[in-house]
Amino acid sequence: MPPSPVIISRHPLIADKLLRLRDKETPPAEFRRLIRQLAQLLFVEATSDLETKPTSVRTPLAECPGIRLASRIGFVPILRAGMGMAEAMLELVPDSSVWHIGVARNHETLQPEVYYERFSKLPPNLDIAFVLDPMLATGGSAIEAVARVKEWGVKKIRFIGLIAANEGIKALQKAHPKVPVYLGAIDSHLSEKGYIIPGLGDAGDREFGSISE
Ligand SMILES: O=P(O)(O)OC[C@H]1O[C@H](OP(=O)(O)OP(=O)(O)O)[C@H](O)[C@@H]1O
Ligand SMILES: O=c1cc[nH]c(=O)[nH]1
Ligand SMILES: [Mg+2]
Repeated sequence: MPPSPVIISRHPLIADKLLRLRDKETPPAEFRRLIRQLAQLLFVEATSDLETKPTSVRTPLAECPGIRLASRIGFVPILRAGMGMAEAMLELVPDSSVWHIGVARNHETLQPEVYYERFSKLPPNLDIAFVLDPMLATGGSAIEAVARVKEWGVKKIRFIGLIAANEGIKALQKAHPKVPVYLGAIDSHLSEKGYIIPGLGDAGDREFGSISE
C-alpha cells in the first residue's frame, strides 16, 4: 500500500508564525497565541475537501444559495501540547467534539505512555477525526493516539502537526499508511535525546510555562 500523503504548507503566514514560535525569546502567552493562529491556518488547509451540502439563506434582499459543512468533525488533541490547537480549531467549527488523549513520552526510553484515555468503549459517531500535536519527533505519541482513534471506529483520520522530523513522519506512515499528515515544516533531524533540531524545544513546557523533569 502506498504511504499516505504528507502535505507541508508553503503558506508565508505559516512560515512567518512558525519562526516566531521557534524563537526562544517568545514567552508562553505569545507562544500560545501563535499556536492558536498556526492551528487555524493549518486546519483550513487540511479541510479544503470536507463534505458539504447545498442549502440557502435569505439575505435582506433575496434568496442566496450556498453550502454548509456536512462532516461531523472530532478533534483528538494529544495532551498537553495539542490542547491549544484543538481550542483554536473549535472556534472555526464550534459544533465539533473534542476527545482528549494523554500521552507523555518517557524521557529515558522515548516511548509513549498513555496516561489519560476515557473513550475506548465509546465509538464516536464521527465522519472524520483530526489528531493534533505540534510536534512529531520519533512518531511514537502520534502512532499511539491514532491507534486509539482507530479502535473507536473512526474511519477517516488525519494528523495535523506544526513541526516534524523525517523519522517521525516515516514511522507514522508505516504504522498508519492511510492517515494523511499535514505539517507546517519538516526539520533537519532528531537529537540524541529525541528533540527535533532545530525545532522549538519542549512544546508543552513552552506552551504552559512549565519545566518537565
Ligand atoms: O513523536 P514523539 O517522539 O512521541 O514526541 C512528540 C511528543 O512529545 C511531546 O509531548 P511530551 O511527551 O513532552 O508531553 P507534554 O505535551 O505533556 O509535554 C509532543 O507534544 C508530542 O506529544
Ligand atoms: O522536539 C521535541 C520533541 C518532542 N517533544 C517536544 O515537545 N519537542
Ligand atoms: Mg513535553
